[in-house]
Amino acid sequence: MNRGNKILKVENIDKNINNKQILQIRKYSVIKGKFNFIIGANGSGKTSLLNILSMIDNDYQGTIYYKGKIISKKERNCELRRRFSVIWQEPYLYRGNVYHNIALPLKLRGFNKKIIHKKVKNISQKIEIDDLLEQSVYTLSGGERQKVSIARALVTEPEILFVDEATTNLDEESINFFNSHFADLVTEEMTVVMVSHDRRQIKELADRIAYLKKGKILSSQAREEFDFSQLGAGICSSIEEIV
Ligand SMILES: Nc1ncnc2c1ncn2[C@@H]1O[C@H](COP(=O)(O)OP(=O)(O)OP(=O)(O)O)[C@@H](O)[C@H]1O
Repeated sequence: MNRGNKILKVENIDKNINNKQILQIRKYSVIKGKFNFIIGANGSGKTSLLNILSMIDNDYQGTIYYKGKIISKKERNCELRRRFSVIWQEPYLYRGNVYHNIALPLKLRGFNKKIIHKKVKNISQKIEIDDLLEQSVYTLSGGERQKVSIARALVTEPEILFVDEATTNLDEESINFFNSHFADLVTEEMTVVMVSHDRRQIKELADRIAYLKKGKILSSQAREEFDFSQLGAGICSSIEEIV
């Protein structure tokens, strides 16, 4: 692995909340163009790490490097954060219809109407929600809401896509759809950082797997090094049971 492959690197991260240590990470790197999975039991610190990597949280000790350059915690890093998208377990949507929600990040980035229309159509066809574009977000099912938030995260073709257990609330058919289509939905240049408890998703998509326990990275391995036989099948309530 050469240095240029590390799109994000963290060093000596310490995060405490109310005198409780949430994270203590000496070193962790996100590899460019790969599916970087973060696994671990409930409460092991996966979401906290994702928040720091995606620069949503800057209240920590330690250093983050983006392509080898230190990221300042004092600045808002708006320009850099515009290159990132995050998909949360609980989707939040803006008032209005589905089209408006998917188009919004493109409008904020200054794309013209014609290009916005093309990009929204394209991503909603891929995610199979093109028949919902005119529908108000208040009338969507939970699974449909999550699909809209996935489309909105992907429509900007982010450099890094952060995914925090995005498929947990989807039905079996939708989970299968995403597990089999996710690799096609992201572009080759896109880097994915994915928190997941879904063993099939890990097996099908992961290029790298970092295992977090009580706020510490116990291992960070390439797919070829990881022993998948430990994972079994299905969705695990606690990865601790199986790793
Ligand atoms: N605002 C907060 N105040 C107090 N404790 C917090 C806060 N946010 C997170 N924690 C604690 O930090 C630890 C790590 O939480 P985090 O959400 O990062 O874990 P996780 O691995 O993502 O868990 P899960 O799999 O259940 O989503 C947990 O013990 C949690 O209770």
